Amino acid sequence: MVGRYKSPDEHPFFPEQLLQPVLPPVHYKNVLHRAAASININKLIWDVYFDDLLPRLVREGSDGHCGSSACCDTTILQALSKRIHYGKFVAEAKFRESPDKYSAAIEAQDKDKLMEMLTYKEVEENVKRRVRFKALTFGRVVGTDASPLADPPLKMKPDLVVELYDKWLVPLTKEVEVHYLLRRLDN
Ligand SMILES: O=C(O)C(=O)C[C@]1(C(=O)O)C=C[C@@H](O)C=C1
Repeated sequence: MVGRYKSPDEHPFFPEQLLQPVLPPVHYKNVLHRAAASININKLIWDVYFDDLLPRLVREGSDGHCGSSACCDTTILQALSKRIHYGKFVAEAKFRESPDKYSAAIEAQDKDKLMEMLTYKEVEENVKRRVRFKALTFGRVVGTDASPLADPPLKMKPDLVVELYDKWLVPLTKEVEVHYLLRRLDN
């Protein structure tokens, strides 16, 4: 209703139920190819979240706080969607850096070649090191008496955070990059 999904870095989970914005339109600088607007893998992100990620993050059963859980699900799903669909911007930057190299693979609609070209294993390793460090830094439990604990426990295993990035977040981001590049030369 406020035009959130007119922004190129926002993607609705239920596009068929969007209401017309009541606020005047914001004019975003258009850096992406117009094909970007038709790329939305939120249905897949939804399934990955409920089938693969959530079961690794929570214990089975209900604590009765369904409303709070639904709010957390919404926040996480939107954060995942944003991170993964940023792949469009990353792909555009890669294309602009080497248009000739990418154009050949795009003209051949060679998904495997594109995947190979846009993959930087050393960057992925760096991303995983960084998320491990973030989990170790920000994932600490704060003691109830407000005095620092000697060895504060962690809310979540850093290895698990790394695994989620390695198995799902990075591959889905790359999937968006490939989708986008395949359409980058559309008329
Ligand atoms: O940084 C990039 O080049 C990206 O494409 C992003 C990303 C990621 O999802 O973090 C994905 C693919 C690359 O192999 C490295 C990292």
